[in-house]
Amino acid sequence: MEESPSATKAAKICSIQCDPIQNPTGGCIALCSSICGYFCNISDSSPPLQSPTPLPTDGFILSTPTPKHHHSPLSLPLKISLVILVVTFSLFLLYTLYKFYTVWYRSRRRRSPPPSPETQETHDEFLDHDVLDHPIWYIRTIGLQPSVISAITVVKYSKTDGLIEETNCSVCLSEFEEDETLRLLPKCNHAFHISCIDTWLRSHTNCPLCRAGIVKNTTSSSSDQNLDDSGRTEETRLAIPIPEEVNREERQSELDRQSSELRTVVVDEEEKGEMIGGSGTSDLLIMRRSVSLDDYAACRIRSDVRNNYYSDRHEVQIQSIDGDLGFELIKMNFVKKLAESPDLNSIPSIYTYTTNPNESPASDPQDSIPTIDFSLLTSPDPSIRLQVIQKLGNACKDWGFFQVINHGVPETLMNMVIEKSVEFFNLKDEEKKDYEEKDVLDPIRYGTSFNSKKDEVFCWRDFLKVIVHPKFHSPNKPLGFSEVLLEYSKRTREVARGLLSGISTSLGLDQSYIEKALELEHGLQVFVVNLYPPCPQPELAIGLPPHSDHGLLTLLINNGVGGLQIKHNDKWVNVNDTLPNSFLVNTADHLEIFSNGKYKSVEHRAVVNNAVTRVSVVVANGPSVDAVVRPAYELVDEERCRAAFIPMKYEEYLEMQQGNQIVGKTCLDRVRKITSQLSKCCLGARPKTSIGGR
Ligand SMILES: O=C(O)CCC(=O)C(=O)O
Ligand SMILES: [Fe+2]
Repeated sequence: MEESPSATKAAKICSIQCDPIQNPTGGCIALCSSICGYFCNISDSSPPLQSPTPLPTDGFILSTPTPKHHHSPLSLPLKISLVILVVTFSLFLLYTLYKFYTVWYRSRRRRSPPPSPETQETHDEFLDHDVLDHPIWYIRTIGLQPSVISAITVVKYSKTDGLIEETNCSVCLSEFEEDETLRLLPKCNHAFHISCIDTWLRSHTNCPLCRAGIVKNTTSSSSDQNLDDSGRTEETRLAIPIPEEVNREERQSELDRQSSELRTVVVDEEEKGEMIGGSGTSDLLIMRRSVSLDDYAACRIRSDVRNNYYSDRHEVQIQSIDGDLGFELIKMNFVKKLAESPDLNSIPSIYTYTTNPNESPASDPQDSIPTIDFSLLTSPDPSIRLQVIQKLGNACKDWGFFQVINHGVPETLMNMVIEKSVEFFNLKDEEKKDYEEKDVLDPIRYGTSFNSKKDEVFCWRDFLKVIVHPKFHSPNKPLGFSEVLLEYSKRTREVARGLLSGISTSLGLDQSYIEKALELEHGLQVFVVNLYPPCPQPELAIGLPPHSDHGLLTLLINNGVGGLQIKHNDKWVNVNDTLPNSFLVNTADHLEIFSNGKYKSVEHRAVVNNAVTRVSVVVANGPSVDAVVRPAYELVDEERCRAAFIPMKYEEYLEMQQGNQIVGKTCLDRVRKITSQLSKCCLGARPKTSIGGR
């Protein structure tokens, strides 16, 4: 077919216009597209140059509106590779930006101070702000704090009591076994294995079965807190279930009838009898009347439910906050606050402590408590050193308790540490809130009782516990506290190590034996302040029940108010008249283990009074947390003096002791071997080694 003249003309123009050599800056013209021998049809970004309209036959039109098109010197495969590279790079960039954002967002959440109570929803306090990223889906979930999870009711499974409808755990799908311990969720009463549901609740805030929430979604502000008659504040915190009775419908209709009004429940003898000895379900009937309870009632009912009976006839004042019936409130109830209520004439029953009726009341000691002159331990005269070491050994063996004088810690520092500790307790609630106990192994713990999550009877005591060695921690308030604390911890550590070197020698070991074997250079030192406010019924309450301390040696001072009692020759004796500027020192569990029972940890307790606040400042000095504590090999003899304790890492012992209720020496008994396996030597007789040996 013959080419038209206009096409020939166009081809000619094109060959000049589009040739990159002849016209390096030139562009295509519209008619080029069908005839161009260069790159007019190849473009990665410009719209296709191919004209949708047929070429005009009567001449050509210069494409002035057409964007300039540069001829690319790149080949097609190279261009494709470039495109792939750019796309890959962009995706990589986007992903990196996303990662940076999530890291920044999380660190910002961690750094930002906790929101003020005025602006924060109450339930938020119970959420665990460590957002969990599920690796596959990258779903960001927030769970509950461990302290909240562990506050949820635990029950024993029984097929016959009808309390739990399900027969298996919906998380792991395995059958519940008789007497198995389960967690019963509030609101829905669904039960699960503790480990199954706890794992779930670390990343969720509701029931895995029915999605019912765990934490109440109420807003709290300082102005909408409820004040009861005694001026105590009340906040809705956590929904904890009132135990389920057999007839759920009945319970529901009963609950529906309740309204948001103030109510009083009186548990009378008849009901009590019914509850304890009756049908087996009526102990729960009383509970269904409960709406949101005041703090003390909540604690009490929690404890009563735990014990499964009401111990006495009592009144419980109940206030509903939001009409959400059947759930109680929980919050840290500090005794200081309770004691400050002007009309407090009696103690809430959760503080009622029953002493052993067979035990005679404490008396003053017949012999005076041993006194150790610390300065003599480093006397240049060896006979003086030997004398004081012997005295120290006897004090550990016969008493487990002694006073230390001439220790070198300035009196001003000792007074200052008490002063600053009291100032800490006098800080405003908001200022102390950051230090409120969440976990028993937190380095700084401001709390009440001994272990308020586990105690069935609460101690009339608030405390501050701070780990000051091997890593030093301190609250940053009040002003000057941390400086005083640092100095005090250093000076008391020196005293403890000096005493332990004497004790080491008194056991017939090298003076640095304990130091080395128990890694005292990294030894755990815990500073504890106990605050015992005046108590309206001191004879019914206890400051700290009988217990022994963990660690090796405890050093104690107080504000001049008596209250400490120790068990000596199976009788409780008062520790009142102590020498000025002295430390009261007692032997603790790990010295008993290490000495294979030769130096026993002393049992002691703190009683309270109705007139003044007592403050004691205690420093517990222990081995390194990583040290496995066992009886010293030199003090063990397979034939005559077997090891009386099983070895246990100090850290594990600590968790065991601090994570449970404190009852006498039961914690130590858990690592004690049974008596029948032991020889006389381990049960109190002197070991074969003597002072000055090896
Ligand atoms: O306060 C006291 O006197 C005793 C304190 C005590 O035993 C302790 O903190 O372990
Ligand atoms: Fe103690």
